[in-house]
Amino acid sequence: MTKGVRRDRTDHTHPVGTHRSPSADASVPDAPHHREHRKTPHQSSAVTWDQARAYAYSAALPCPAVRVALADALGERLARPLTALSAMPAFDTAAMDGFAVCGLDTQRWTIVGRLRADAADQDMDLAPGQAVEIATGAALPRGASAVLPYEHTQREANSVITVGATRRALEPRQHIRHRGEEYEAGDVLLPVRTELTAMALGLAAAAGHDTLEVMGRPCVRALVTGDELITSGLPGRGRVRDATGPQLPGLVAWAGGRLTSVRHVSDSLDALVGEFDRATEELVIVSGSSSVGPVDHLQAALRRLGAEPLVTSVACRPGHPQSLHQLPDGRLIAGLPGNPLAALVGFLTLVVPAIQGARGLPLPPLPRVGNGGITSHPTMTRLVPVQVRDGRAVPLPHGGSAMLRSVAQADALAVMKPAARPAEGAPLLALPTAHNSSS
Ligand SMILES: Nc1nc2c(c(=O)[nH]1)N[C@H]1C(S)=C(S)[C@@H](COP(=O)(O)OP(=O)(O)OC[C@H]3O[C@@H](n4cnc5c(N)ncnc54)[C@H](O)[C@@H]3O)O[C@H]1N2
Ligand code: MOO
Repeated sequence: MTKGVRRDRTDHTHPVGTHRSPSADASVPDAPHHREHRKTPHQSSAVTWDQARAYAYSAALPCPAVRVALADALGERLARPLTALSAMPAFDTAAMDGFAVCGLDTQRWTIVGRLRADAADQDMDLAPGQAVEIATGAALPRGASAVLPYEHTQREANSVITVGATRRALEPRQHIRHRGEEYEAGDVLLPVRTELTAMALGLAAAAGHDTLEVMGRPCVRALVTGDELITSGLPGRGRVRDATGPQLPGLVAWAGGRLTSVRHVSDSLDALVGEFDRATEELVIVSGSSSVGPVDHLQAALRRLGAEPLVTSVACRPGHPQSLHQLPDGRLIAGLPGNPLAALVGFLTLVVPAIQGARGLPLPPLPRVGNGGITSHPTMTRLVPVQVRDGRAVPLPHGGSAMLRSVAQADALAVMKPAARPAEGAPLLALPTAHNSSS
């Protein structure tokens, strides 16, 4: 039995309106709720690529919302609508440096004082014919009719007079920003789930927020197995450079998870079970050990933990030995094949949807472009690194399951359903390229 807090789904404050409905998305087949899904008898057979994706999405436990300081909120998503805590502006204020004047039936006012923007405690009344020198942003004195910018005025002893065009065109309330002209306290400024950009954080601060409630992200632990793996130096016989570990920080961050650690685990059942026992994360990724070789201990470890198989094989190429299991406390274990491109396919098929589901975000549909020569397999979904040229997906060479050369230059993976015809085009699965965001 793994350690970790058993979490009841009903205990989770999921953001308003974020209930997941994968079937609402045309690209995803109906996925059973994970409890119903427990009954589905596909433990020993491959599920389709679409099913695997949908099962991972619906099996993930929703993460509770968290409250964070504004400084930590960049890139997070609002767990509830952003409402203004104060009106903007919070008081009538000067929009120009100059003079606030009382009465517009004259062109000369007596200067009776000066107001700076930080003058909080000056409570002033202007009488007709009076003016106060005022800074942009300062609270307007009572009785002010308009603000005259310095450029349109001239000072004469202790008076100010208008000059130039302003002389003829004095408008009531000119150059005054009215209290609440942008928004009132309680107004909704941004809807739930909005991604907090730099501008959104500025807005939140202006509206009076110090902290924000944002949608939670699942914690992810990665276990990289394979005694042949080395983490530095040249590969050689019996020594293979780990090519999956270095991808995981970027992949998990792009997918919206929080990677707690990437641990290299020796090929032993006890070592693997020990790692699972120490894990408290919502999602554990295991790379390698997915097959049936003498040192592939993942299946035995999962059995020992009492984990329930949700997906044990996916009818896709590459990446068919990927798997998804659920621990008794609801946490997920995703098994990625050892071959690096197959591992990436497993990540995109199972881990990205699980993270989206845990965050309460929809599973994005796959945009479709023209097929620039990608072939399909009769019974398996093919995932093919492609570049998009002139609106068509063109397959890259070196797309074998152990190869990263093409995917490192690819725009996307084309998802070719079994026996898909070229005329149907190519649905594209996003990769974490420089100009791409997962959600
Ligand atoms: N009898 C069968 N054998 C295999 C099957 C099968 O269905 N029946 N499937 C093959 C496929 S497809 C794959 S993929 C692999 C998956 O095997 P494992 O997940 O157990 O992975 P390993 O055996 O440890 O490694 C396979 C291959 O990948 C290299 N590798 C592993 N991890 C990494 C890494 N982090 N970075 C770079 N390369 C890695 C490893 O050295 C092996 O060359 O099983 C097939 N066999
Ligand atoms: O997962 Mo394997 O081919 O599909 O490398």
